[in-house]
Amino acid sequence: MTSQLQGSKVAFIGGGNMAAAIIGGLLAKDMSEDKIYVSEPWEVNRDKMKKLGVHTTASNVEAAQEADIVILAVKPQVAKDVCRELGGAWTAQRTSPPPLVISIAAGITLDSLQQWLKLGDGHTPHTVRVMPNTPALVGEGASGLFASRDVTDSEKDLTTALLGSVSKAVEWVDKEELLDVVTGLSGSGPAYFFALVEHLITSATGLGLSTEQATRLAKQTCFGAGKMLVESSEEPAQLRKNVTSPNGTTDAALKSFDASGFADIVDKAVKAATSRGEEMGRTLGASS
Ligand SMILES: NC(=O)C1=CN([C@@H]2O[C@H](COP(=O)(O)OP(=O)(O)OC[C@H]3O[C@@H](n4cnc5c(N)ncnc54)[C@H](OP(=O)(O)O)[C@@H]3O)[C@@H](O)[C@H]2O)C=CC1
Ligand SMILES: O=C(O)[C@@H]1CCC=N1
Repeated sequence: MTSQLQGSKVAFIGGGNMAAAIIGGLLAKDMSEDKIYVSEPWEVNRDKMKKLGVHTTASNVEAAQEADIVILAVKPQVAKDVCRELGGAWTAQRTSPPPLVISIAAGITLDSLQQWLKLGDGHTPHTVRVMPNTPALVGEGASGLFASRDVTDSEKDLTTALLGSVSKAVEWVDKEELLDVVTGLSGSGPAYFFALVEHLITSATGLGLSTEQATRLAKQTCFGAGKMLVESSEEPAQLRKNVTSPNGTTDAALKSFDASGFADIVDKAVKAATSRGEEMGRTLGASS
């Protein structure tokens, strides 16, 4: 973690699942609790945050007061209201310059965010769109990033440091639309693996293993395969081939996957998530 990040006041607007994952990751990397503020309307979530030792409030404006970085961690459906509220407060408080805004809301474009955040004097907060994922909680996140043109190199470095402290892959994309693809790949991706593990457990339990044993074996298989993917110098296709003896058990399973159209199933799923991100950007955006 860089000293610039350690010295920054970071405000999270919305204290739900993704904020909890990023905050948990930041605290594990020795970011001071005292530098983190969270606004969250729901008392239950506020209490969860309080237990982490960070500052909590029900007021977005209070959390964002004098922040260096404001992270919009609310659902896309409420991004507009929250941005307008913050832009209005920064106008009234004559906050100059306003903080760096980082939005993690799926689909919501920089153009929409900047229109909603615009201050009374026409000044627009520098804004970065990020698509993180929940493994940030264990310091194993993957994040895609795209910045508005006015974002400085130093603000980009700060954003890279923030996401990099909870993510092992931090990828700046060169077109904003690609963030929807990142959403379909790594933003939503953890759920695909959780679903696969659920199906593996159900199948093995149906074949006679106890749920407990099937769960332990399936979880460790997923973890071990994931570790090999990141630590081995071999490509995913080669790692797959290494498990697959000719005409053996894996071959039988992979042929069954193929016969059920596995590649097409995955392709359709990633495209469905990507399209849903684009659609949310259009329907919830400033020009809708
Ligand atoms: N979950 C994930 O894996 C990922 C999520 N994202 C993005 O992160 C964002 C948050 O998602 P996630 O954490 O899952 O959602 P959650 O619903 O868990 O968190 C959002 C939180 O914001 C609170 N909230 C609602 N209205 C306001 C408001 N006006 N001001 C402040 N807080 C408010 C909600 O409270 P209440 O429940 O009371 O409404 C809720 O606790 C979304 O935009 C999503 O697209 C991005 C990458 C991955
Ligand atoms: O499901 C969603 O819309 C969010 C965005 C990526 C992961 N969760």
